[in-house]
Amino acid sequence: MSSAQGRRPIRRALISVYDKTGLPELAKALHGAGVELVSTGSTAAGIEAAGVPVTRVEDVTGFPETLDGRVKTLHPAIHAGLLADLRLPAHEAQLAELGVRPFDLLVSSLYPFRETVDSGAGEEECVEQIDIGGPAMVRGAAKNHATVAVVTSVSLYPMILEALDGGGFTLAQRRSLAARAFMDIAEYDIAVAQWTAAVLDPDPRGWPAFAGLGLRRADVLRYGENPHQQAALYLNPDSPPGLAQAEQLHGKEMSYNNYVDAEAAWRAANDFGDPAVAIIKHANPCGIAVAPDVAEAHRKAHACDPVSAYGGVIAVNRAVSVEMAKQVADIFTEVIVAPSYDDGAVEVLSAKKNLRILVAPPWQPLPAEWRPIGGGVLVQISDRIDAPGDDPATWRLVAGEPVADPRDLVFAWRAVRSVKSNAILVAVDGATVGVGMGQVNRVDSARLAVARSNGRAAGAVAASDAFFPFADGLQVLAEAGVRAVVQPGGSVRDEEVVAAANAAGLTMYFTGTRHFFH
Ligand SMILES: NC(=O)c1ncn([C@@H]2O[C@H](COP(=O)(O)O)[C@@H](O)[C@H]2O)c1NC=O
Repeated sequence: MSSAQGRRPIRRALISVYDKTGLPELAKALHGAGVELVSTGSTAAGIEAAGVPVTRVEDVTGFPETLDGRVKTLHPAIHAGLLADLRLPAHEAQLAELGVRPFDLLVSSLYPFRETVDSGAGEEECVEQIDIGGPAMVRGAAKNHATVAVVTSVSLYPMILEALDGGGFTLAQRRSLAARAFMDIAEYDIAVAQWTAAVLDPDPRGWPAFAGLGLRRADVLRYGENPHQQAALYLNPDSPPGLAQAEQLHGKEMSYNNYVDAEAAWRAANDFGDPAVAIIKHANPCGIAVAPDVAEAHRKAHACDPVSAYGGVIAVNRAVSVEMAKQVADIFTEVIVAPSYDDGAVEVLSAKKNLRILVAPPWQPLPAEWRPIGGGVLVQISDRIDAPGDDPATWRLVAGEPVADPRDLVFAWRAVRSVKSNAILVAVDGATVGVGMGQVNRVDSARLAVARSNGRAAGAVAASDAFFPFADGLQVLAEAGVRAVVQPGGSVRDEEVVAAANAAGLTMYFTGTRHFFH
């Protein structure tokens, strides 16, 4: 029986859910609509407790639930009932011959495998939480969406109630539910495959044989990096929450480039313990600063390069104060992202109609970074995870006198890792004053940093994300009056570079760690 929209009445439902939320209400509604309920162990107990009659799976299969629940629904009487394509007279005839009755609806929720792993449970417990029968049923019902509806989440129960009122699910709804069910199963299997690859067959180098991405579309964006490129935002359930989960309080919709720049800004600002502001354009900083309060940090970051900061993306690692909001509202800014906003700050910022105001979840570095290449993906541990060389106590003084107060050098060394290579960053008083980024040789980066500093390099400190291959880049800084430089060291010409530093009376430290960022 089917209508023009392909509706199929719900006469018999199989319910087997780990998550019992909303079960009594669902069971009552189904029973009230005349639907016969078939169910597994504790799900059936929950339905009975709600006063709703239910047929136990054992009574359908003639086989007890056994092996501690490892075998409950894995039986032809269940799977034939889910997989029979009732559009085909032959399938109907075969069911009748076998005495199997078809299901019109499967309601399922799987054992909480991912949650069990995340809780730190032992191997045996995790293995036991690998659901076998649930995914088998879901796959069967989803494949057979021509006649069966499959519901895999409590959040979809309202759809069942609507379907009961409307005479069953439409074909379009069953197709959509099937697609969702296969996504759920795939995500579940990715979690199982990742865990088993890592735990049952560990790699001595720490790189599991399998890595899966079960991405879910969160948004379709207006366009990509350029207007002719289509683009969308997907969420990664394996990633700690971040910018993709940010809440937008105001402004135009986020664009692809807004996300790219906001991510760079958010990552840069959160690299500091003190109140910090990063202003980003084209994924590079046009100002980063720390200060006792965010308004001052913003003034200092903006002063680095006010020309470039026009139309920039701002991130701050503390609540945005009203004072800072007033400053930002005076400058054309695309996006501001912060962990929170003081009372009144959003109102001030909202005066700018288009300014996108975001609240991001607490910063967590990505454990691993992925970069697609033709035919594959490169994966690396983030530079933000346990990068050595941050502690100035571990630095090696290789030229000049030790600096009495290393704070600016520490700041510059931390800030330079948010600058695209080759990166040279000049800093004064906890703020960048000249940033040379993205050049294909280090001497040009040094020239750019000095040029941008507009005379402020005299007496400043500088950081280089990688060693100076020649003395020329360092000499550019020295000629501009930079007094101290921090860099990884490690060039075959380190001696020349150190000699140039000594000749210029410049202090230089080696960190032993490089911060390339491409
Ligand atoms: N093995 C089976 O035949 C089987 N059939 C269904 N399950 C799962 O058992 C759970 C429901 O069981 P209960 O109703 O006893 O709480 C569901 O999460 C369902 O996905 C099974 N369990 C694990 O594989």
